[in-house]
Amino acid sequence: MEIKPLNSPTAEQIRRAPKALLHDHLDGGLRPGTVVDLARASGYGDLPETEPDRLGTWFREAADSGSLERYLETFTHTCAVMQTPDALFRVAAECAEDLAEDGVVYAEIRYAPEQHLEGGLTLEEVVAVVNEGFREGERLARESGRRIRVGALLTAMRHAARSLEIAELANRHRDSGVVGFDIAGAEAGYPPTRHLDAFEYLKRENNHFTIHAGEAFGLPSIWQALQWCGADRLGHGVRIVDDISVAAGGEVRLGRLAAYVRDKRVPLELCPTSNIQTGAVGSYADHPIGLLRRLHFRATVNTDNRLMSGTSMSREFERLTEAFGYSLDDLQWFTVNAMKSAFIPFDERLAMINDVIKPGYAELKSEWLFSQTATTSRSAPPES
Ligand SMILES: O=c1[nH]cnc2c1ncn2[C@H]1C[C@H](O)[C@@H](CO)O1
Ligand SMILES: [Zn+2]
Repeated sequence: MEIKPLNSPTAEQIRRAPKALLHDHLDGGLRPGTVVDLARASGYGDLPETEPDRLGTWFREAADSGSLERYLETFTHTCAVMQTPDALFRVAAECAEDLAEDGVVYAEIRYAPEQHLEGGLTLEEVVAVVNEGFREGERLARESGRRIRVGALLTAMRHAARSLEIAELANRHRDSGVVGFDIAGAEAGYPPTRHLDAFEYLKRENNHFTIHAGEAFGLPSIWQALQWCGADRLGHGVRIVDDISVAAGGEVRLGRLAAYVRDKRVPLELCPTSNIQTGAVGSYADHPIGLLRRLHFRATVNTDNRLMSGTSMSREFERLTEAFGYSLDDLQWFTVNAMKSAFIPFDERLAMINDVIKPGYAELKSEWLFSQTATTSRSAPPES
């Protein structure tokens, strides 16, 4: 029988734990009620459901398709209602508020500005109003006693041809809330090298970027993202397990690419629920995160799309805790990994780790001492 660690977290502790989130899409995290309100205000009549709970269920079920392409179709509805300054402001503010409410203290939120121009906004206006929304959400969170910092990542769609333009946009806004760049969309048929000029530009500017790679497609995509494009992080990167073999006796062998990813501490933005929905992984218990954590890859836990997955950072941590018996120390490890890999300056990352994350976990880890069960005798000390 497996021994449950004494510092096994409760759901309530997980919610209170400080969390860091690197991979979350703005157009994948709207409140269902907000989608309904915005559709009504803009006259968008193609929503499949107009009652918020039913609409939330529709998004989760439609995204549960087993295919990345079908999963991505659901974004037509969210992008359709995010075409005005008011809508973008509201969605960004609510995003920051919802994350803060869930105990997230640092988040990098991505979206593709090119998908929000149908109402006549310019790329510049989209970025400015989303940034204002994030600042408003941070302020509202502060008012209700929570603390969060949100940075934006600008995404270019990999099937389109605007990546250099979006990279330049990200660079222009680097001192006003945009912390980096990304490419997203269907992976098969759209290799990251199509956007080499954008990545080379950002490198010359000493800027940061992550690339969705190794989600629906395997090792060649990860290899290109790292060795041709020079990605700082991998969006998903979960298929790196295809380059790891574990023999029946437990001996582990890393191929050249997996060894490179581990040796260079390349951050993996893992998104467990999203991977199960798109069919990249069968179940939480089968998710490669278990192996990657044991092998000390720079693994991080992320939500990807909270609306389509009906998830939150707390929920992802809960599912992983159930599947792998994780303790608060494991959750702290994932959180520190994420913060080490963030695109904000080093001194700010360090302060977040030492002054927010570690004290937060220390507080939670000490709670068992003062609970009633602490007075009963224990057979083993808490794991550290
Ligand atoms: O997991 C994903 N893989 C690839 N593309 C994605 C994923 N989640 C969202 N997207 C796409 C759909 C959105 O409209 C776009 C920008 O956020 O990014
Ligand atoms: Zn994603």
